[in-house]
Amino acid sequence: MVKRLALSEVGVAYGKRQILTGISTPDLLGGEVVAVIGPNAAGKSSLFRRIAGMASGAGTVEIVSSAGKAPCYLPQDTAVNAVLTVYESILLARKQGGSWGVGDEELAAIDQALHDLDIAELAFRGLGELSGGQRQLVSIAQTLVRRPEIMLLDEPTSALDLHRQFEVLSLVARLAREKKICVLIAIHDLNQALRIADKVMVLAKGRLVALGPPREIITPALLEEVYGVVARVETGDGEAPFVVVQGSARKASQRARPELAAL
Ligand SMILES: Nc1ncnc2c1ncn2[C@@H]1O[C@H](COP(=O)(O)OP(=O)(O)OP(=O)(O)O)[C@@H](O)[C@H]1O
Repeated sequence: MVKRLALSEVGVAYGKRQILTGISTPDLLGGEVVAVIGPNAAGKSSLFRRIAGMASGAGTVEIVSSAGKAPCYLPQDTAVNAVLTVYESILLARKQGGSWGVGDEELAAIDQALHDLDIAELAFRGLGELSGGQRQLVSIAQTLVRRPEIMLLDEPTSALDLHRQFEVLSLVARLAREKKICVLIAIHDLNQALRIADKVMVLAKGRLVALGPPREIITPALLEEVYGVVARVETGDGEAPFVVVQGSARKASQRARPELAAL
């Protein structure tokens, strides 16, 4: 069975405040990485919460997974239960919603996640004594051991150094392909996102602006429209597009219209 996710006219509202409207997608398939990008407050986290069933709104979220398995959602801010060790917290994540018995398979899955994320030496440290980046790595391990089929990662590498960002995103892309997981990942670093993304979903002002392969979607015109930047997009042969930001389109347009700059 191919796992998949599709949105039809999906909206998100907090009380009377409408955040997202009319988000529709074709099937996003297991094995695909979809980078969800857009400016601050565009609604990326809200969309993830809606897909995870934690926010309400119009439209339909269609999920096809084994035995109706819910998406695994890694929020932007993860709560820390400082009483647990790293190992216990990952074991608890693995057992979420299941029986309390712990078998060899479970222990092996935890060891694998600790190894994959290169945090084995943290296993018996308390969560409360970790750095922000270390905590983020543990949260990713907690998500991976839940055997995700649809995975929603909200800025999972925001606290990581350059090397760790590269390693974690490469791991996510490899697992998506090997285990046929459908991954949606919200991320501000466009070049990191584009390196691993099969598709890009661009949100701005509560709407879906574009969805498709990075080489088709990421253009200087889109970057100016969505982010207000003047940017060059380099596209090498067979490589992911690479964005070089050269300036602020907002400032440039103000210079061109001095009456605005004076305001
Ligand atoms: N629980 C909430 N109640 C009311 N409004 C909310 C709530 N959560 C988010 N919002 C509002 O919804 C809008 C979208 O927020 P959201 O966190 O989804 O954006 P985002 O694209 O993930 O932003 P960022 O890139 O800054 O993390 C913002 O205007 C925010 O203030």
